[in-house]
Order: sequence, then C-alpha cells, then structure tokens
Amino acid sequence: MDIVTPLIARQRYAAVVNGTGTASVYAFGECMKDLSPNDCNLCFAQCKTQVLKCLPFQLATRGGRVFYDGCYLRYDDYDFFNESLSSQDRTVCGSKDFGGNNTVFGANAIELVRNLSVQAVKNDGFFVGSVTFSKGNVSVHGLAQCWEFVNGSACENCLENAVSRIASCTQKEEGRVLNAGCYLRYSTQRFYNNSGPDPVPGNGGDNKLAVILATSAVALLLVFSLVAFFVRRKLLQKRRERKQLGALQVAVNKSKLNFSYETLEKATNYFHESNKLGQGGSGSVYKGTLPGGEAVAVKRLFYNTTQWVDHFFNEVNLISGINHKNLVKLLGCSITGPESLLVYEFVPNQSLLDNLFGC
Ligand SMILES: Nc1ncnc2c1ncn2[C@@H]1O[C@H](COP(=O)(O)OP(=O)(O)OP(=O)(O)O)[C@@H](O)[C@H]1O
Repeated sequence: MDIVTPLIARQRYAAVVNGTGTASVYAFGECMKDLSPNDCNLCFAQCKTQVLKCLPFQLATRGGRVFYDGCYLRYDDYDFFNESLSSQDRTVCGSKDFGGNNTVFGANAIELVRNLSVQAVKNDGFFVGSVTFSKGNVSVHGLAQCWEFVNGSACENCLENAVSRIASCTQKEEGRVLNAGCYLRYSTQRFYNNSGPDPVPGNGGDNKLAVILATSAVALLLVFSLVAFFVRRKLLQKRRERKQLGALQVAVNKSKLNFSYETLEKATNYFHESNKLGQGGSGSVYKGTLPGGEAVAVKRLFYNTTQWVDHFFNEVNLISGINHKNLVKLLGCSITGPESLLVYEFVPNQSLLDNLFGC
C-alpha cells in the first residue's frame, strides 16, 4: 500500500505487485475520473484504512476490495488487473424507494446507464450524464467507469453486465454495480463533478417533451395568427360594406330612379307566375303596373352582393339618361329590398321586335 499511495497521487491509478512466488501480492487502486486530485488523495487515504481490515493475518482472507463513491482499491494473491467480472461482484441498491412513477423512472434510469456505458467504452472508459424527464423535474444522474487496464471489449462486457444487474435497483432512488473491472451508478442526486453542461445521451422524456411543446406552441401561434388575420379581414370588409351601403342607400333614396321594393312587389302581384314575361341570363322579367297605371317590366336579378349593387346602381344612373329608339328605356331600380330589381318601360312583343330591328 505504501507503494500504491504516491502512484495514485501522481497518476490517479496504480497497479503494483509486491513479493515473489506464492507470496506475491497484487494491488490496484483508481479514483473516479471526475474527482479532483485533492479529493482523489483523500478518498484513497480512507480506502487504504478500510482495506487494511481485510488483511490475511487479521481475517485469513486472500484478498480484499473497497469501493467508495470516489475511488476503488483491491488487493489479491493473483494478477487480476485485466479482470472484468468475478464471483465477488456486487449490486448495491439504495435504501430509499423512488416516490414517483417507477415504470417511467426505471425505464429512464436504464436507458441512461446503457447510453453511458456505450459512451464510456468510446471515451477512455469513463462517462457521466443525466436525464430529466417529465412531471416534477425528476432527474436521474449516472456514471460509468472501467478501471485503467480494462478496456475495449472487456470494458464493454463489464458495463453490459453492470447495466443488466443495476436493473434490479430501479425501484430505488439509487443503484450501484461494483464489478471487478468497472463501476456503474445512477442516482436521483447529482453526485459527480464535471465542468460544462451535462452530456445527455439518449432521449430523455423532458427533451422530447420540450421539442413537442415548442413545436405545438409554434403551430398554435401560427393557427391563431391566421384565424386572427382572416377574422380581422372579414370584419374590416363588413365595416367597409356597411359604410358603402349606407352611402349608397342615401344616394338611392335621394334619386328619382329609386323604386321601393314594396311598390314593385305589388305592381307585379308579388312576382306572380302569370305576370312572368320571360327569363334572361341575369334574372326573370315580370310585367307590372305602377300605382299611376304605367305598365313596366321588372327584372328580378339573381345577384345581390353589396359590391355588385354599388356597381349596378352606377350603371343604372348612366343608362337611364340615354334615350335611343332601339333601346328599351330603363326607368329605375330597387336595391334596398331583399333582392335587386330593375324597372324598364314595358314593350309589348311586337314593339320589342320593332325596337330590335329598328322598324
Ligand atoms: N321591357 C320589356 N318589355 C317586355 N318584355 C320584356 C322586356 N324586357 C324583357 N322582356 C322579356 O323578358 C325576356 C328576358 O329578357 P332579358 O332582358 O332578361 O333577356 P336577356 O337578353 O337574356 O338579358 P340579360 O342577359 O341582360 O339578363 C325577354 O325575352 C322578353 O320576352
């Protein structure tokens, strides 16, 4: 142990053989790679005191191991430096039950340690990380480390074994696997030191949730913006139409071309079928008799939008001023009732032909 201590202080691990033949003693010690040099020395000092209790002359044992959360020390009477698994390997579960959803917690913890193990093999035998998952800010932190001489497939085997064994702890807030060649731990408490943000291997529930929430928020915002845009446009259009219609009504009411809807209704006997003169492309034409006895032809138009009425009234204004022998005179219109009507002078069949062919 006296040879091991300065080596640990210098390089954070030590593999030493002391003695010859059957009296040889093999000793190995290593600190967790996240530990500061000072903490490593302190941890090892504690470890050494503890392992001395295992010495053969005291307990008649051939070897001893001590696992601390920050360091590891083992001695034996054979070369175990490359050993990844042994019959003395242990799984140590925490005492406190996990209070929340065990199934989700267990799945996240296993996914974390599995990812950490994969990363540790690729990253010089060491990796730490954590994952936070939905509902109540629950995090699970983990650490995977293979000892200095256990690398490549030996490290992979050791950590794979540790992952399968640590699964028995997932009802608890904490679990550790203490193997001959590696160490694996998870905990709801952050126990490791590392600078910078946590690497988050795997896909923790919260990350997924954050992505889903962000995407949904953007989508919702987009939908709300579109709805607001169309509603506002519709309202503005309606307001404009109301304004236009108001101005139009005033103009129509003042005009001598204005006929009230009721007058034309009565004049045509409420658009009775027997009064129908014919059917045109833009509406049906009815014969009517005005209160003064004047015969008229009333065209009942299909279209009735405000914009169209506006345009239509301007046309009526224009055409009504024209007097031509080949043109049936337009007497006026009604645009304020439930439908738009045009009023022409009535031309008997014969005269209509005369009008058309100029006879
Ligand atoms: N002033 C009128 N006096 C008597 N009958 C009319 C008069 N105007 C139309 N009619 C009758 O109604 C029918 C349809 O006339 P209308 O003017 O609607 O036809 P149109 O040429 O298809 O017109 P538009 O395509 O502009 O609606 C005519 O064929 C005619 O018999």
